[in-house]
Amino acid sequence: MSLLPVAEAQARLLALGDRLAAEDVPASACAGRWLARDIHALRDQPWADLSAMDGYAIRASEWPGPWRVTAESIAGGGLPLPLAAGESARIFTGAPLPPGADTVLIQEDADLEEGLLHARGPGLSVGRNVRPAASDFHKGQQLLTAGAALGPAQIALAVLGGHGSLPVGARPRVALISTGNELVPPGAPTPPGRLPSSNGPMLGAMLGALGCEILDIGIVPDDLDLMIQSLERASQADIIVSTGGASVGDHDLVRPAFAAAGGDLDFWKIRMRPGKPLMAGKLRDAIFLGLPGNPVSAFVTATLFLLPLVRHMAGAADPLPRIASATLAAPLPATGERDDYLRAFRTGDGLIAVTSQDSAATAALARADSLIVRTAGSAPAAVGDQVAVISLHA
Ligand SMILES: Nc1nc2c(c(=O)[nH]1)N[C@H]1C(S)=C(S)[C@@H](COP(=O)(O)OP(=O)(O)OC[C@H]3O[C@@H](n4cnc5c(N)ncnc54)[C@H](O)[C@@H]3O)O[C@H]1N2
Ligand code: MOO
Repeated sequence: MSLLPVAEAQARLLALGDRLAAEDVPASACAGRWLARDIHALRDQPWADLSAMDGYAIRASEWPGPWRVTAESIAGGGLPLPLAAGESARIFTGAPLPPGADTVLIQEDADLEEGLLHARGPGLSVGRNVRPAASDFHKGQQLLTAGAALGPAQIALAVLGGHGSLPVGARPRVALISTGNELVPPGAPTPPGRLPSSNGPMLGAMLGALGCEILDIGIVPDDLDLMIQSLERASQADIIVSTGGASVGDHDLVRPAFAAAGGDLDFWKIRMRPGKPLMAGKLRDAIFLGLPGNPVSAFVTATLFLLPLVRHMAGAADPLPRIASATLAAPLPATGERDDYLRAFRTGDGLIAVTSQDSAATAALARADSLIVRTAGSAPAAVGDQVAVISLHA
């Protein structure tokens, strides 16, 4: 089987997963979710011409006054009565201008003498210190598009637009299976030959950050029947993720178990390093993703495949990791026949790849905050060169 290019494998994986149903969620709880529908403004913002400063509402053409101060406008009050010629209104930030006023004189530039207001300094242009009605957005205007990622700014916009809750995509439920006779649960004793299973907690943390509910199947030994049973149990989730047993060894049982459970394999083996043995398919309604067991390989493939699948199913229009450009602060060797995803960290001078690029090197992984993406067959790169990079801190 030839190795599948990463982009093609990502497209095929996303094509397996349908968007989940929308649910209405209070706006304040929508951070990290994706809009299921376009949303439109239910009101004008600002609702009227509002003062941007504390001062006096005037007609700019009457500069420099004097004006009689005949009214007061405060935020939360209604629209004041209109100003007649020679009149001004005391006004505060966020308060509506009285009809007739067109400009706000800030109080630092004003003198009040015997009830008469005088302006100091050069005249003000019409509209100074005023936020016109609907200048931010108008009622009916589309504010956000289906598939948009919701963060604090988008939530603020939606709430100002009049929405108390938002339609967002439900998040997939993910079943996690860690395979391997050598694995023990986190914190358990590790006699010779045994090691703690770190992939489950690692993936749990990655998925937890996206708010996914986890169905933890736990550690499954390298036994075909047990593996089949575990896959069947896991198939009640939206996504099944296994780690380990994905390669070609005699004890790599994930593929045969998946087939025996009735799974339909879509692809296996990707042109990437680390992560070559990645596989994906469908088991009944669940999407199955078999990640390699090496912790770094599992991390990188989860970043490039699992998390995008989750985002896609949860409604993201743009589910793939964002690839940016950055300067190298240390040279890189040529790449081989697979695309390299090099663990690296940022410095003030640019990116430096961690020393050990071994797919089992977790100490090096834990120092990384970026993945440098180098396509297969790339020439060596020098300090100062631009490289493609994925940030690991979203
Ligand atoms: N002859 C070949 N051998 C291998 C190939 C190949 O193409 N031909 N591919 C290599 C690559 S690339 C990778 S990656 C690994 C991945 O293989 P598996 O997915 O079958 O992983 P395992 O063999 O089960 O485990 C690999 C390694 O990771 C440790 N591990 C597994 N699960 C966990 C866990 N939950 N927590 C922590 N560590 C875990 C495991 O003990 C092994 O050391 O195959 C190469 N071989
Ligand atoms: O692809 Mo493996 O993940 O290189 O070690």
